[in-house]
Amino acid sequence: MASTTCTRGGCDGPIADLGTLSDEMKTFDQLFGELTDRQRQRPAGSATVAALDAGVHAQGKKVVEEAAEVWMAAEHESAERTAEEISQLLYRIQVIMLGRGLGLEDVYRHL
Ligand SMILES: N=c1c2ncn([C@@H]3O[C@H](COP(=O)(O)OP(=O)(O)OP(=O)(O)O)[C@@H](O)[C@H]3O)c2ncn1[C@@H]1O[C@H](COP(=O)(O)O)[C@@H](O)[C@H]1O
Repeated sequence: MASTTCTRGGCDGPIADLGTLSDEMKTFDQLFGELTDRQRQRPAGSATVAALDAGVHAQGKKVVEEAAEVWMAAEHESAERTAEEISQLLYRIQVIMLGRGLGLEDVYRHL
């Protein structure tokens, strides 16, 4: 099996080692499924319901804000902080997808 070498400059080789995900972790697709349920069920206290109700302008601002935080963390902070900011960006991306009525396949077919 091909090996993967990672340095501060990035990874060289296959990196899709999903076997390291623990039970408490969720994938992008699993989170999207969860947020889709929130949109349908609209449970009280859901951050996602509030974000969807805030509208596309507010959702877009959050995407830009989180993207900037990813950039700043990547340039000035630790890898762990960067990963945390990336997770928030992924969440905000999913909110704007749901707000626009886009599913995973609508995006994935462009990858
Ligand atoms: N992954 C996330 C997630 N990431 C970010 N956020 C929201 O984003 C906020 C943090 O973003 P900011 O940095 O903008 O926060 P802030 O500026 O301090 O606070 P705000 O004024 O923006 O609220 C959090 O307080 C949450 O409201 C998230 N909210 C929910 N999820 C996940 O989404 C799923 C559904 O959550 P609910 O809809 O709340 O049930 C669950 O699995 C959650 O873990």
